[in-house]
Amino acid sequence: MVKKVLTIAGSDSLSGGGLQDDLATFATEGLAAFSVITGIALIKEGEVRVEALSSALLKEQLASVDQVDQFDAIKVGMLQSVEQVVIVSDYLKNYIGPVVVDPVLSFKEGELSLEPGMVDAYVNYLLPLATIMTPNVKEGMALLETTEKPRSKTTALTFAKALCQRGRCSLYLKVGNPVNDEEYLDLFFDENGHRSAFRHHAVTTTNGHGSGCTLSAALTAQLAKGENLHDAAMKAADFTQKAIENGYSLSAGLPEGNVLPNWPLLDK
Ligand SMILES: Nc1ncnc2c1ncn2[C@@H]1O[C@H](COP(=O)(O)OP(=O)(O)O)[C@@H](O)[C@H]1O
Ligand SMILES: Cc1ncc(COP(=O)(O)OP(=O)(O)O)c(N)n1
Repeated sequence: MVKKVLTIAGSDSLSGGGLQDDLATFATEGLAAFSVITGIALIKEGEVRVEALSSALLKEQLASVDQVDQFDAIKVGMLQSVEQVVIVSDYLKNYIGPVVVDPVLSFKEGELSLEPGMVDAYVNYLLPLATIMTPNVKEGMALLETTEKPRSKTTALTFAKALCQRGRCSLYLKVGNPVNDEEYLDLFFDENGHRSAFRHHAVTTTNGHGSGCTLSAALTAQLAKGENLHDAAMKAADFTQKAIENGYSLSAGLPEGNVLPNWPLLDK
């Protein structure tokens, strides 16, 4: 039986994240993929501009995908306004199944201008409906409304615990490399207080755009296939690592390129 997954996300024409990355990851994992577009990210010369889709169009797309019997998992990516957070949360209230929320509050390519009230909307409406959220540290700091960055493994653990409590869901925190430059650290906390640390050797690359979206999409794919949360997170981390190792340049004129979510199909 074919498994079906939905991403509710923005479009990035340059495929450095967004629904392009999600759909590529889902297809690579052998899933039938569906999408609801929240907005369009326009990235040029280190600047990010996002044009949000209207609430009416967002609702119409959600009504359209409602014709599909049952999704095996849903991923939520970039949302652009409090209203979008509320609309998507209302849709998810009627969904029974795993929900992965990637709180896209910043891009590597540049800062996003966020509507006031976005953090409260995530905390009060969306995150409590999530099975797991997948922020990076910057996004975690925004959600915790703190300017203090965790700089050691111990402070990262305290930070992750606070984030998990604030979101009332499990957590996959992309910590980065606070301890040394050779290693990337991610922390996994489930709602029952079980926790794991995933460490990967740091890949030296300038082609890393899309790593966060690939990670959360791969996690969504694993959950759709019925994997438990911990093993889904571990497999998603391995999948992303390979996508980073197979990253590619967009053009000689552009200093940074993308990860390749469809790396397992390279030799096909
Ligand atoms: N240079 C790298 N080498 C190895 N792993 C990396 C590297 N960059 C990111 N990762 C891993 O990729 C995943 C996505 O992380 P990150 O790039 O921090 O997300 P985001 O794009 O949301 O900021 C995490 O599992 C992180 O540990
Ligand atoms: C539409 C859209 N959403 C999210 C992103 C950022 O994705 P991410 O994987 O977090 O990318 P990097 O920050 O690693 O570049 C995007 N580019 N577009």
